Amino acid sequence: MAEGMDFAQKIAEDKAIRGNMDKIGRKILIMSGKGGVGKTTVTVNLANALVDSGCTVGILDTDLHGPNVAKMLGCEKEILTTENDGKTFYPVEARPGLKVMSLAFAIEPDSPVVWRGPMKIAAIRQFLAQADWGELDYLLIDSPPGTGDEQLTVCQTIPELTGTIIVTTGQEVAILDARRSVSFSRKMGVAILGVVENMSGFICPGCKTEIPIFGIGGGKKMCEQMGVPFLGRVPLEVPLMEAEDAGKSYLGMQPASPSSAALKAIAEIINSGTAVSSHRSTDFAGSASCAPSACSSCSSNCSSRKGE
Ligand SMILES: Nc1ncnc2c1ncn2[C@@H]1O[C@H](COP(=O)(O)OP(=O)(O)OP(=O)(O)O)[C@@H](O)[C@H]1O
Repeated sequence: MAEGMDFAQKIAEDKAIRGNMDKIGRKILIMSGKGGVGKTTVTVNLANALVDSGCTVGILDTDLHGPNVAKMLGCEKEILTTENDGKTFYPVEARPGLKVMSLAFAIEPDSPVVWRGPMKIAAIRQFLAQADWGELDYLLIDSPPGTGDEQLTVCQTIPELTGTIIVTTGQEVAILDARRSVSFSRKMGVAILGVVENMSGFICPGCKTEIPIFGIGGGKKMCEQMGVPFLGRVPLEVPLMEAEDAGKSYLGMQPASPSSAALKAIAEIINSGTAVSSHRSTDFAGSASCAPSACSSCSSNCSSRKGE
């Protein structure tokens, strides 16, 4: 229970969370073991790809100490609007079809967030209970590295979490930690939609040789060893990093680049609903208009599609 909260408040908050989450089709946690491997990059670009294909998407930034989603979407100067004596928040609309909820909208740019676990748990639950997303096809939840308070709170609080996407580089040190994210998802009973190997090779602009700066192939190998789906490799591209600093959609700016193509292909896999977890089938509750794929057995909206 969040610190300082009595039982009745907790029940009311759980009810509010369920009410909000019931209006959202697929709820996906993006996580990694190691820091800086590209969770926010994958989150933001998947969101843009899904919106480009007609879905409505929300991003919940649970990286409370380093909330970068708003900056990468170019909406960091926005402020949250509230209603109902501050009890209802309205996520910021980064572009039509894409809403964002982040602590970045409520704090000064240089302010550190010096919070221990109970404060973080309370803040995430408050986002989930009080943010009015309306109806969405997807909620993508960006997280800090590791398997701590933030990931645990998301997994234990969001009813029918669709699954996790685990981001890693191909480097052995990153893979070591990504394996922990796989084990964490299994321990939580949450489906693993798949693994993305980010910064996977850099094409030298001069000689066109692929340079394995952070390794290549480690993510796929781990997937084979651990029996989880591999979603794809996203190469390292300097203009992608520059687009993020400028708060622009790289998919919009460079739709044909290898990174854009890889990110769009990953979004298509997710949106097709065909990703299969090693743990349980990742069929999706609350089908979205842009999203559903028919049950592979009977081609209809049968109970197997709802994970029942
Ligand atoms: N494929 C890529 N090509 C070029 N730059 C990239 C790529 N992926 C990520 N980056 C850059 O690498 C840095 C780290 O990426 P990002 O912030 O997405 O990682 P993260 O895992 O969310 O980090 P943290 O663990 O700090 O939350 C950022 O500056 C981002 O712009």
